[in-house]
Amino acid sequence: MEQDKTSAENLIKIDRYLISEDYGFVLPHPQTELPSYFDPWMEIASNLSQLIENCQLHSKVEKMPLLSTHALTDYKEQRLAHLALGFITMGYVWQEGSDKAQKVLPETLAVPFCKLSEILDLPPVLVYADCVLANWKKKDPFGPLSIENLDVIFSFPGGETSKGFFLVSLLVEMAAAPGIRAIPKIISAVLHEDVASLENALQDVTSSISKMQDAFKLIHGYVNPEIFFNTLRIYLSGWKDNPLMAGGLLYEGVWKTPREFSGGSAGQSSTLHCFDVLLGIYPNLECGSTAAYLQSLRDYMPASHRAFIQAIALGPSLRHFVLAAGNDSLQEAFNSCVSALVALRDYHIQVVTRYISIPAGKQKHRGCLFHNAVVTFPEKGTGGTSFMCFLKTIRDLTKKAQLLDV
Ligand code: HEM
Ligand SMILES: Nc1ccc(Cl)cc1-c1cn[nH]n1
Repeated sequence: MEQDKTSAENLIKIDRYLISEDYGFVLPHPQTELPSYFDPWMEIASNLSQLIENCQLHSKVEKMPLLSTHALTDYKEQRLAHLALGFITMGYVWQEGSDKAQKVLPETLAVPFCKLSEILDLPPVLVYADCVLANWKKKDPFGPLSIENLDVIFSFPGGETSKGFFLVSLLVEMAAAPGIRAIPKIISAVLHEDVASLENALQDVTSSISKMQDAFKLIHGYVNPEIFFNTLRIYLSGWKDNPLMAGGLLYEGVWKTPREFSGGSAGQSSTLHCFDVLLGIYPNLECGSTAAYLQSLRDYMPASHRAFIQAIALGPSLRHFVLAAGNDSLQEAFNSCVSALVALRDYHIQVVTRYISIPAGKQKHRGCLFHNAVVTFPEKGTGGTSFMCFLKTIRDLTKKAQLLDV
């Protein structure tokens, strides 16, 4: 029996999954430069907004040489290259607006992007793990991890709003780190039936989720709703279930038929998936359900992060242990975690109302909703414009996870 516990504890150690004690799922100190051979990619990615605004991006990409990815052997270099090609790809597809999407990705972009995606087990589209987790640097290397001392490596049109959106998301992810590193402690405490340690670790998760919400509040000072809705959101969109890109995007020189991929979404963030699985938020994954859609987004996460979520799912049930323990203060500690997650999702819904629902209402009055029709952030996968229903469903599923007094 002791051996089973030890192997179960080894299965959940975070360093096995490229998860950082200090940064959680955030890539610590991302690479910001590639060998000069890759200058054609880095010059375009680093000047994307200007190239788009001057209508020079298409010609720059079409003149790009077909580079080999062989020289990219270091993991952080591979992440930086996937990030750069992801930004160039989104810019190339959407630069003329959501109603004039490019349907073919030139092979000078498609071939290396798909090769790198295969190496990293990521899809050939800009994912959350690119533009948030690997897209940051400190302005003053000796300064603090504050938004004032952070910058992005690449950004889209939308200036400070584009940077702010990615940096606020990054700070939310960094605030999650103490909660993520508490997960192995929770699973070990359940295996050893150690109620005191379990209660402490659950309090760490609650405190971490509360600090995530504090970081989230920065959004109002760094992201402008109109610029987010009318500019940045377009570039985050994907080509899945998109009426104007039937079948998706044609990756020239890779596949003979177009392929569909979802756009970037924090639904691809491993953080909330971990807390949801740990707390048993959505037990049923019936096909076509909200939970099944969220589960499908795990294919857009780094493979090691996806595996960590699966390891939590295969571990002992925290809910069952807390229910069986019949200990009031332990049950209170569990319910505090759930309440913090409900509060975070409630706050997120308020933000979505300010940054999508209200600007969309203004656009409808301006009579150009079509412009909106093919944008897929929020993802069509959540049932088109019923993203609010999707978000409220997940919030309500979270509420239901509260353990009621027996
Ligand atoms: C301007 C700010 C934001 C807007 C307008 C927004 C909008 C949305 C929308 C429409 C969805 C559902 C559709 C989809 O998955 O694409 C969503 C999902 C989600 N968003 Fe955001 N979001 C914002 C900021 C954030 C931030 C900063 C985070 C945290 C880092 C975040 C975390 C999530 C998560 C985890 C989901 C998946 C649903 C869930 O687990 O509750 N969002 N967001
Ligand atoms: N926070 C985010 C950062 C980057 C990208 Cl690509 C998407 C999101 C997001 C937020 N909510 N849904 N997606």
